[in-house]
Amino acid sequence: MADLLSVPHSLSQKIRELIPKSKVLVVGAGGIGCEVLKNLALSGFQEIEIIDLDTIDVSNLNRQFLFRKEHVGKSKAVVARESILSYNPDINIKAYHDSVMSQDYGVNFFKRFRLVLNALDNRAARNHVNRMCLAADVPLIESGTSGYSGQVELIKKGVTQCYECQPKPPQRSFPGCTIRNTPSEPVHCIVWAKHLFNQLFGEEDPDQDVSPDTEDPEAKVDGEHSVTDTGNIKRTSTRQWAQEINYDPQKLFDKFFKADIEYLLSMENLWKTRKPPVPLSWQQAASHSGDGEMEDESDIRTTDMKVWPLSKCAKVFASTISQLKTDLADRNFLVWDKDDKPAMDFVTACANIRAQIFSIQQKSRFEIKSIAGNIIPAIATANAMIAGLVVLHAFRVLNEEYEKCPAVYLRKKSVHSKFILAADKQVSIANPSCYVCSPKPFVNVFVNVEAMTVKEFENELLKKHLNMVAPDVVLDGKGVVVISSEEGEMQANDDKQLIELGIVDGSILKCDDFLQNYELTVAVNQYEAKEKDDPLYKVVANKDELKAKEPANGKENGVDNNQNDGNDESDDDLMLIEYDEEDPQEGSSSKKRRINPPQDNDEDDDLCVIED
Ligand SMILES: Nc1ncnc2c1ncn2[C@@H]1O[C@H](COP(=O)(O)OP(=O)(O)OP(=O)(O)O)[C@@H](O)[C@H]1O
Ligand SMILES: [Zn+2]
Repeated sequence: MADLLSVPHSLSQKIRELIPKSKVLVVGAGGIGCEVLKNLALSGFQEIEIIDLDTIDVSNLNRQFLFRKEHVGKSKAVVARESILSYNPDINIKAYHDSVMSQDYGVNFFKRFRLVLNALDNRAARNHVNRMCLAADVPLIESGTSGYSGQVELIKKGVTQCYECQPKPPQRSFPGCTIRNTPSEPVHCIVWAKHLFNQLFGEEDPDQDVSPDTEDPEAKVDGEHSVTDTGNIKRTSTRQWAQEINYDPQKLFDKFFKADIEYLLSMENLWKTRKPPVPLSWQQAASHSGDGEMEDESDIRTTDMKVWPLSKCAKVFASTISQLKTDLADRNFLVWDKDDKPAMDFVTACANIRAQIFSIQQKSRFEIKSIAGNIIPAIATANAMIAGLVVLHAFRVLNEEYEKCPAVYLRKKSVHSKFILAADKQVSIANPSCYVCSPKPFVNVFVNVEAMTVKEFENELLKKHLNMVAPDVVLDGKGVVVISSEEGEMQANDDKQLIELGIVDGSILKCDDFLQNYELTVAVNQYEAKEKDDPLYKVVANKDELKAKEPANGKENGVDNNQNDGNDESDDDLMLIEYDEEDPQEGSSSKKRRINPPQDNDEDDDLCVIED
């Protein structure tokens, strides 16, 4: 383990010669990316390319030190390049302001590199780069941080497991009826408020309905089928109705916070064991007194850190609706973004109004932003430590010492401010039934062939779930082309049910993504959702191995807080080194101890699973 923290012994003549000659690609110029770029530049790399799709936000400046205030709004990749050149003008560094998932970056693009370094923040892009590096047979160093936790791992075809070898647990979600009918925590109101934003201004999604859920099994009266749908609930789409009333804030308010709540009250079963909600009219909210005015509206400490009084929530509800309506005028829909002021203000106001109605604790804008944006504060030190480990791994990779690159994990102990670094004892080998890196990738899918359309199969299953970018699909044995990546070629199939194209239980589909150089065989199994909350489809790569994982205990915000005190001898596959934050020197004494493997993280894509 001590080896993993030191510059490899063999940073000898050979590695020194390799460093300036080796072309590397850094994917992402955010928190880790800036650190990695600086480390590469300072350790003598001369051929660097960097790709990032984003522009610099003011909130990046505290840790993404290649950027300054005057760069806000400019391309991260372009500015990162300029800053690195100011360190060393002789470096040959190229910047792409683009998504790495764009079709412009095919296998041949990746083959030009000796090594790819991921510094990303989302699963889709990580999956894609994983596949591109496997296809191009280029080693990939994957890294991520989440608060004080982080990890680095090498992915090398034929040597290690790939990023997709272990199934990632699904993102945390809440049952629809909790959100729509019976919220009990602030997060339920925040999720509802985001859904409301999407219903009114975003891309409409039937799964994000905000009206009372009349199918809630809890609301059923014994012997009755379901609560009947009475007149006070509009059954036209929320968006359509909002447009019809020209987004009149008072009418919208009275529907969402009064009429809908009155309707919920009529579902009496729901309130037998719960405190019933209290409907609130626009009139009552706007003129609400007793909660005082905010002292200084221009002071961010007041507007962001304090809970807004109800009257302010009502005011913000009205003003943001009129702003968002204007923003929507020249677009089909808006995309909710925590950094977009009216969008964030709207969610803050709505979440708190709903919280008041359901007697749930209200939250400040700052707190709501962190919950709504799934924000775990980024810690500059954690990014720096991980980026240091990334480049140490890079040295070993240049020297083809792949077996000396086991995954390394950073954790913070809750007591004594100690960071812990733990490493697997050896590199993890590939899962033989991985549906990405095994020699013959294969999955079983469970879909209702009579209900699912070709478009849903493509968008939901192949693209969203299986992360393909531009699939071509053929029904095996019949030669029927189901989906074509050529625009417009098979559009006529889009709205057909799978069965109309001859896809039935037992059919085999050959799915081919040319960009990712990835061929997947899909076995179709007929499946019908029984309960309302059953998934639309299921994907099973290996029936035995892909059982859902139990969420780990002791987690807050999706981060494992079960920091082991190191006394548990149960795991033999990890070695531990620990040192004090205050006194990094202590780390060099490298007490070797064993810890439990860091827990799988069910919310954060930046950390992945360690199998024990
Ligand atoms: N498909 C992609 N192609 C290229 N770059 C990407 C892609 N997806 C994400 N990125 C970049 O990866 C970087 C990840 O960095 P980081 O996790 O620090 O996120 P951030 O957006 O800078 O910070 P925060 O999310 O905390 O505001 C970002 O700069 C982001 O733009
Ligand atoms: Zn794999």
